Amino acid sequence: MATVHETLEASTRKNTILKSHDRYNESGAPLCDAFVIGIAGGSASGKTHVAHEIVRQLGAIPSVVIMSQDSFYKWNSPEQIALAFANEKDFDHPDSLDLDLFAKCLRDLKRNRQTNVPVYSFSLHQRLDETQYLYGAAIIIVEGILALHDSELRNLYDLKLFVQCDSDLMLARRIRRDVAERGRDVNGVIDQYLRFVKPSFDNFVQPSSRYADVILPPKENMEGINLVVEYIRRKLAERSSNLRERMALTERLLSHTSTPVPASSVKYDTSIESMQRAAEGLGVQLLPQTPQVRGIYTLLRDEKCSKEDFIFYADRLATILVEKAMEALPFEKSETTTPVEERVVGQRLAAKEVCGVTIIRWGGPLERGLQRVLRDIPLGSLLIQPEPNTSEPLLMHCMLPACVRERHRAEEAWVIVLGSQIGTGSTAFMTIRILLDHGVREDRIIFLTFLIARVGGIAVVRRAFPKVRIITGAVDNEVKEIWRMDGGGEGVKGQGKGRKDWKIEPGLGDIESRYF
Ligand SMILES: Nc1ncnc2c1ncn2[C@@H]1O[C@H](COP(=O)(O)OP(=O)(O)O)[C@@H](O)[C@H]1O
Ligand SMILES: O=c1ccn([C@@H]2O[C@H](COP(=O)(O)O)[C@@H](O)[C@H]2O)c(=O)[nH]1
Repeated sequence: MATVHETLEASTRKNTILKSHDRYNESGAPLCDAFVIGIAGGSASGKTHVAHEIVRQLGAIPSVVIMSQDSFYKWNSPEQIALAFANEKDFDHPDSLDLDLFAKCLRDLKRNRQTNVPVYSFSLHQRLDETQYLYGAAIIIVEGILALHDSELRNLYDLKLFVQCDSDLMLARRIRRDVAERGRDVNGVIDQYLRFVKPSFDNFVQPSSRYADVILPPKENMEGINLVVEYIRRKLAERSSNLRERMALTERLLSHTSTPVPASSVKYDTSIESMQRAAEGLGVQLLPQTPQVRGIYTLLRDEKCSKEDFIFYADRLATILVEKAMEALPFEKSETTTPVEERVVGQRLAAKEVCGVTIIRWGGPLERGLQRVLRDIPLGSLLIQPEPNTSEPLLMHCMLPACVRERHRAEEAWVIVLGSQIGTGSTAFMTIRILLDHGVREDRIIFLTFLIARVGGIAVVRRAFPKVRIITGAVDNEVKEIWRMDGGGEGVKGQGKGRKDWKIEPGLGDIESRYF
């Protein structure tokens, strides 16, 4: 018998997050739901094969999730499992599946929320205790023998496919696959096929083909798949948005803001008054500009600052920022007994769940500060990187803390987000949107950063998410477009390979490179 690890691997293979990307407008609202494709067909007709072929051909398009109906087989009692091992259990009737849960998970994922999909083991004929977390799909491919049978599921699809295949070919493929991959023997597969699989195919699966937009042949189906992929590409292009570009075009956006930002006559005015005015106009919380804080910034801004000093003072500043964030968290009265047996009334943190989310590299210089103040805080991470052609932020990796992955816990959680500077604001924007998608309350997100560009995407972030607390130690003037060379450093567009990027002036330079 396969080990749990092996069965898990086999059963989760179909549910795969590849990459993810952003699709929101400047108001913070999702521009559109994910595009959903439903693929039905008999067992071993080639549904999974078609789904993978679509993913392969979509190539550069990020964020495709394949959701398999197999994940939604109901939990089986020991008696039902015994029947399954004797090939006497019907796994092909719609009642064997939890279609309500299937529709709920799909609905959540389609609406850009997280979902936790059950994990099913074919070798054990049982749903396992673990679930698989999915989030961030731009395209969802649903495949299963009954994917087109249920009307609630059908209503969620943007495109419906049916893989048509001869019964003898399906039986031959199923025998080969179930023996090789699902721990079965030939006689058992044939018994089950004749008793349950074929009748169910005739009664439920084949009749559902009438709902399909496209019927695909079982073999040599590349032409059909090509057409389907072209159609998906067209639909995605209609939906695409170049948010980062629009966020960087601040003049236009600032004219939309309800709180006008006062202009400064001095080009690089980093005086306390100027920063305070800008912070107030933008609705961000500025650290008290004590001589210590001003001194740290002076050291960090110095181009001659050694790496060692930069790390030391960035850590120190991060600690001060986190201490400021602590003022937003709820505390309650707490009694304790001192070493001399006296009772005293003090305070303790009253938040049920507090966690941190760092953006890989970008939030790194703030992590040590967070852990110094909140020693055991769970810390999740996101990897958000610019798309090479458009510089749009793409979510490449999403490892959020457990209290955010589960929606009912996310609704209670306080999240401290770490990002070293906010220029175009597109990464900050995307991070906040990801947390909101998970159910985190806007007024429980605290964003910590070393530096904000006054004229930059921050205005858009504030307008889209007015309840998020943004705490910074400094507000600088502007964000400038540059050409970032592939090998590092700035260059001139057209002279060597690179991509469009933005930098804050006067700024702290490339904080991550100076810190790491
Ligand atoms: N077009 C195809 N050409 C050749 N083999 C295929 C094709 N489609 C599927 N197969 C093979 O048939 C078997 C069952 O296919 P699969 O996609 O897993 O079926 P389903 O998901 O419909 O149960 C697999 O071994 C697969 O490699
Ligand atoms: O425990 C189980 C659960 C399901 N089955 C069979 O699986 C197929 C559906 O999967 P495909 O990948 O679409 O072939 C279905 O026909 C069930 O009979 C099983 O044998 N054991």
